[in-house]
Amino acid sequence: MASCCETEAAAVTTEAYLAGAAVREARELVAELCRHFYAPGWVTGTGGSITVKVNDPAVPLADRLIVMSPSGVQKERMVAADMYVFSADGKVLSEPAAKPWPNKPPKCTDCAPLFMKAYQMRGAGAVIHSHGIETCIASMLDPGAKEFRMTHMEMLKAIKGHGYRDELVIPIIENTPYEYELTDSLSEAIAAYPKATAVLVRNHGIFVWGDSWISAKTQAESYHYLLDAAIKLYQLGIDWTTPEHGPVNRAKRSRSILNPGIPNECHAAEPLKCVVLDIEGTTTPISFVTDVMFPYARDNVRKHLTSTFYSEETKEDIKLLRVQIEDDLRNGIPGAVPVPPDEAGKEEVINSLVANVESMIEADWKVTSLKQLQGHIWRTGFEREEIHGVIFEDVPEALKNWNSRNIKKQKRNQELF
Ligand SMILES: CSC[C@@H](O)[C@@H](O)C(=O)COP(=O)(O)O
Ligand SMILES: [Zn+2]
Repeated sequence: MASCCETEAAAVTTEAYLAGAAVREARELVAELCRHFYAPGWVTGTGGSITVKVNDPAVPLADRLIVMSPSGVQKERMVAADMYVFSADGKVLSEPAAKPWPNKPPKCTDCAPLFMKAYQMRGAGAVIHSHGIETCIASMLDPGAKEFRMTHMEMLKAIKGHGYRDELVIPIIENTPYEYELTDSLSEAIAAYPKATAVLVRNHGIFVWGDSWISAKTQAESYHYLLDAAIKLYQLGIDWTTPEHGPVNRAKRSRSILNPGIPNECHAAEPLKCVVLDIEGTTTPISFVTDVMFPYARDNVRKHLTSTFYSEETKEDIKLLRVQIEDDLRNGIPGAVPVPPDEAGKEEVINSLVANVESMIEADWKVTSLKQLQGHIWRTGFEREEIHGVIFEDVPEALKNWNSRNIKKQKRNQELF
């Protein structure tokens, strides 16, 4: 014998049930909401979409039929007969008749797979997808933000599970060319934010769900109000993310608007003209200098001096070192030892230079003569591929971005490039 629920689930798929009052009312409701949401711009230009579950208290919510608006239509002209009806597991049970030209052949909303996620993952009773301009712009205020946050607003109380002092967090997902391509990121956001009843789609709009059409509509109205408020507060320079609603942090604003994608806190209020880069964090990790480069220079002083002793470059390096060492000797710097004259022979000169350089490195002696010699040793190391830099993955993209905006780059202490 079939259980009560099996009987009801079977009943909701019969022709009689599809033609019954509960389904008809749900169709009429979606048409009415489409008309209603046209005026504030939530479903204009064929954008936006609405779905509700059939309201039949005799059927558990999870088994109730689903009504959805059609695709690419004049939403304010919708009537009950234009709607699609689905089973609870997403099978089409009823579709509208074709209309004459210039109407397009009927098609269910492209949002169907997204709506199904809210039904299946959240037990929703209705979902509203709005293209309200405030939902779109609020998602663009900080192009890098993965969440929209707001607190201390009376209208927060209209959002399920929120009070005046609570922090509202709406996840933001990135838009895609096709609606169905949002399915995975939307379900990831739904799973990652169990308290959320909405997801913003950047540069696009918002999906809002509730356990009934009234809850979805009430919350959708509140979200539009709060997002509109955020845009206006942004323009006024007021921070909506803190209880005090004080002046917005200048760096925060300039990051989002002027310099998207530039990491850290180095954001000017004016558009950037020049960026100063250091090798640490650009072509090597910070630890590379101490872990690799300094040991390489120390271990290769003798080899470098021996192999390049008679080159003009090294003669110049030795001349500078001699001046520094004489100075150090005069000042009694520990570790400084006299360098014999060239006549003493290459080996003697190199022995004493190596001893001096080792003690300078040991003492982290920041003098030009040492830095110059180290630079030449490192250059040889890179040329011989005995040491290798690391280009961080965000560097090429950042350089391209700065190039395209004519922003000059400068290596620390070096020339513009
Ligand atoms: C203006 S086109 C918008 C669509 O691509 C989509 O994002 C949308 O909101 C409505 O899709 P639809 O298939 O018409 O219900
Ligand atoms: Zn849309």
